[in-house]
Amino acid sequence: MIKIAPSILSADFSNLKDELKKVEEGGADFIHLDIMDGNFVPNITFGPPVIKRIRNVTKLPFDAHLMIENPERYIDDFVDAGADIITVHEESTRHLHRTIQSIKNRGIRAGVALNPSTPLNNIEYIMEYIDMVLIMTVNPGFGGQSFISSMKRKISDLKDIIDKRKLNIEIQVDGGIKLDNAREIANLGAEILVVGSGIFAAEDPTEETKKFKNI
Ligand SMILES: O=C(CO)[C@@H](O)[C@H](O)COP(=O)(O)O
Ligand SMILES: [Co+2]
Repeated sequence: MIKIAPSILSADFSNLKDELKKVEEGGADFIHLDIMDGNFVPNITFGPPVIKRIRNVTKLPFDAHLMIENPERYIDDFVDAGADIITVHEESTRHLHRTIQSIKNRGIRAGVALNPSTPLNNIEYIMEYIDMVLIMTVNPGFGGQSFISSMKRKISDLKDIIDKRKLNIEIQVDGGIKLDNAREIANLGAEILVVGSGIFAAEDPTEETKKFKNI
């Protein structure tokens, strides 16, 4: 079954506890946390203190998507706050291998995210060290954008590479995923779908999460 990671970027921040409960009840597999620094991306969101607070209100694993420059500076803070997976952008650090090592050394899962224009080749030599690749299907920074259709080929190319090299890597896809394109994206090889506005802008996020789980 497809794994669903609701992104709280489109949730009601004044009522995060209830929002988390709603998607947990709907069968969500992760909570996707979009961390933005106003530098790597134009938007600013939240950081470790918020994560630490919401850690107690749900049992779901926290999937932290760091859209920040030089994320190596903050790995310990995000692990200490309760992140179970940390994904860093390939474009955000000069020392990707070292950054991955510092995530793995803390005993949690490491992912690498690629902006739409970043080729898969850029992660060729570090793939054996990571647990997940996040294919961005919008430009990072905002929820509610449209899926970039040329990313479909990128997802299936990544799936071929993983299969050919027999790597143990999950493919996560993030951006513009709605009920009407989710099945097609899953069929290309995506195993974890991040859904923000598709769940939290809906009237009933619990029911919407169930629908995504049943695509
Ligand atoms: O990382 C990001 C945006 O930078 C995403 O996680 C979005 O929050 C997904 O939102 P939708 O496109 O599903 O509304
Ligand atoms: Co994200």
